[in-house]
Amino acid sequence: MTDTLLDTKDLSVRFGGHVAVDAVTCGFRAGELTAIVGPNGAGKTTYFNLISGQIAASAGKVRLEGRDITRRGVSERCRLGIGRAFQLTNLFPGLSVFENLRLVVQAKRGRGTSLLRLAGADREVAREAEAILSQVRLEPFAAQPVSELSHGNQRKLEVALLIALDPLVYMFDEPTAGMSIDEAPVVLDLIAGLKARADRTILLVEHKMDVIRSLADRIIVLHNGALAADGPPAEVMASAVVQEAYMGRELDHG
Ligand SMILES: Nc1ncnc2c1ncn2[C@@H]1O[C@H](COP(=O)(O)OP(=O)(O)OP(=O)(O)O)[C@@H](O)[C@H]1O
Repeated sequence: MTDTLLDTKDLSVRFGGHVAVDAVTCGFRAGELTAIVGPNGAGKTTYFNLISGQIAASAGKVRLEGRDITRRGVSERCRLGIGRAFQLTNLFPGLSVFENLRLVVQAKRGRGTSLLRLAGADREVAREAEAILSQVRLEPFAAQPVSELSHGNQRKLEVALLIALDPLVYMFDEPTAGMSIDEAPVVLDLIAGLKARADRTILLVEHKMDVIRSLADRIIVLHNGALAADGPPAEVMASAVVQEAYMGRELDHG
């Protein structure tokens, strides 16, 4: 398929005797948002870690636009276009929201992340950072050190940083977890906007059914590390494998 941006082929990882991801073969197309679901311990986070390069595969391949990136490290995969939502540990906690965002915009533009450059009047970079801040409704917190942000605003900043990076593959891990009811729509609208661009692929690990329903074009189900179902949301949710895997308990129908 020509518009497949990312694919995994027989991708597996074993921890001791335990196979956490078991020969997962799956392709992800541009313009498609795929929700990855499965019971606790099914291997969703581990599959993400294998794609982003946080952990090394025991077997199989990860390919980006057909190119084998299985042996590349996290930062190289990131440079090539694999974008996983940042975690606070990747940021400069003492720097402000705006400065962190500006560093990512600068890095993306290939101007390095030298702090000295922050002193320079790079208006274009600043303007782009401002525009992204406004998209995620974080302007009021622009000057706040990242370490002082509320949980909901930290999550919004993670999305903002990913948008600044603008990867080919956007990877979100429960992007609205812990957000208040009025904060979540901002993030969901942004993700919907990314999808509408149709030139990126989006992977979403998510437990909330309402989020999956509103955003996903496709659901893949992992169960005991293996791909147990793959298809349009309505079809997959109604399938016997999902009903059995969840036994009506683990998906959040809220
Ligand atoms: N570094 C590791 N060392 C050993 N076992 C691990 C490691 N990482 C994950 N596992 C195991 O692999 C399995 C899959 O875990 P993973 O976190 O990927 O599941 P998950 O589907 O993301 O679960 P959850 O919904 O609870 O986040 C689990 O049995 C877990 O204990």
